[in-house]
Amino acid sequence: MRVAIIGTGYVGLVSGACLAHKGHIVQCVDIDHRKIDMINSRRPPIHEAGLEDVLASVVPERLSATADLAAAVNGADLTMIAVGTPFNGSEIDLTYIEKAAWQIGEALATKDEYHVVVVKSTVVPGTTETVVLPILERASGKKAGIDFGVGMNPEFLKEGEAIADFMNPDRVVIGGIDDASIDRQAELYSPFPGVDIVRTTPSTAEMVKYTSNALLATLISFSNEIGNTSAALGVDAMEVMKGVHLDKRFSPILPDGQRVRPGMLSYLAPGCGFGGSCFPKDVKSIIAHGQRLGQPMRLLEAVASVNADQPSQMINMLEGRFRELRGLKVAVLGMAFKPGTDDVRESPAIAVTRTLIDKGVQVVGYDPIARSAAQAILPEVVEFEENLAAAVADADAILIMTAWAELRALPAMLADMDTPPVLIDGRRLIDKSAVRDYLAIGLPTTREFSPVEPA
Ligand SMILES: NC(=O)c1ccc[n+]([C@@H]2O[C@H](COP(=O)([O-])OP(=O)(O)OC[C@H]3O[C@@H](n4cnc5c(N)ncnc54)[C@H](O)[C@@H]3O)[C@@H](O)[C@H]2O)c1
Ligand SMILES: O=c1ccn([C@@H]2O[C@H](COP(=O)(O)OP(=O)(O)O[C@H]3O[C@H](CO)[C@@H](O)[C@H](O)[C@H]3O)[C@@H](O)[C@H]2O)c(=O)[nH]1
Repeated sequence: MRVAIIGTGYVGLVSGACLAHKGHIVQCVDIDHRKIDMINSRRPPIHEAGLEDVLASVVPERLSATADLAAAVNGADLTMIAVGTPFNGSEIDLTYIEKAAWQIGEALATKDEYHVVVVKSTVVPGTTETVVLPILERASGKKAGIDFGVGMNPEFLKEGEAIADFMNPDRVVIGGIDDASIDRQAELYSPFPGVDIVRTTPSTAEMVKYTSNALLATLISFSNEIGNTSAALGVDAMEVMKGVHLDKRFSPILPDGQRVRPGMLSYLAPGCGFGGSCFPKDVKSIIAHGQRLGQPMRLLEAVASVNADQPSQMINMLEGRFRELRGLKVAVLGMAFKPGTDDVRESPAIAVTRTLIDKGVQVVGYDPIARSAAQAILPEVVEFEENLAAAVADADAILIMTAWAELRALPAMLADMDTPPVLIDGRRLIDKSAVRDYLAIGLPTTREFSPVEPA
């Protein structure tokens, strides 16, 4: 199938690259010429595992990038909208969606063949049918359901694992205004055999996406609140959650006797809060939408509020340890909102770094991938080191803000130091018995345990 994708961010580019890899002919459209040039020269504009290899296998034969939206739509059977949908402080901001829809509609005005326009961006329920569809009709002078189809196909990929998630989806949700709109999307996913496909209405598809993100965000805030309370009670929340997680409803046992994801506390481990471009804005957007409908979402309001406070747990632990923060040297390890990405949007590390600077701390930042993205938004007073050893040298305290695997080397590194800094783990990445001076989210500050002697 010939596909045009409007917006080549995390979702648009990964979808385009993977669909091209599956055999479709894809044109990626963006207004950002830097991205277009990079894609056409097979260089990924974002850090995402496997993306460079996929681009190398499809550009230019099956994937190309362009700024010419009308030409891309005219040459395609299906157009996907994958532009940003930020939260503007009071509601979802549909400016980019509306603009893209208008441009697509104008292109459809001169197109003879039947075409399907699919919203892939995350939009509040009702948007596809009550905002996008009327714009397409007005701009094209044509009728939805007759001259063209309209669909909604939410994306569930996770940054850092985006290619793997897109290639092996847990499910594909296809909403459409009619059978023709759904059938064409189903054809798009025909090279993904065996995947569960949910055929539904656009509004249901939109709500599946919000419900999925809201549930995951709720699990995290729930675990973080349990973590804070457990620590205050004097028990380790990780042990609490392991005990809870062994319930077969959370980690089922397969017919071969193996547990699904044995030992994985997926979305049930305490930490320093969720960030990224999705959970924070999607939770706020659906709360605002609920309010508009006269349906307050009190549980999600609490989820957002617990999350807003959670990074301050890292500061509290530091303050509990040092009488005065001013003049301390603190290594903040991890700037990305999660490992595997260079994305620092809404990263708890950024909030914590800003607070530390306000309190007069000398911050040394470190991130294996997101250094320049963090540098671009943090004040110049933050010094960044290129390697982990340099970042922690002479520090009074270390804060783990992102669960980068390479930080697992810290216990060995600290064991070699004469006066190692206190390690404060915001992601429960390090074994609590591997470091003598160790504090962590969900772990009591004064506790009985058997520390290992430094080597
Ligand atoms: N990032 C994720 O992991 C993820 C996962 C699932 C769903 N989503 C949703 O997908 C949507 C896109 O997210 P993203 O992270 O890929 O966004 P992004 O900000 O990384 O990319 C959006 C792109 O759209 C381009 N753009 C804006 N208006 C345009 C126009 N009129 N024509 C052409 N290009 C235009 C921008 O230049 C930008 O490159 C959002 O609704 C988001 O909530 C994101
Ligand atoms: O147990 C956990 C798991 C995650 N997080 C944090 O939650 C945030 C989001 O993590 P993750 O879900 O791994 O990454 P995203 O790329 O934001 O993906 C989420 O948001 C996407 C955009 O909507 C959806 O497509 C995905 O399904 C959904 O997982 C990050 O800050 C993580 O550190 C925790 O604090 N604890």
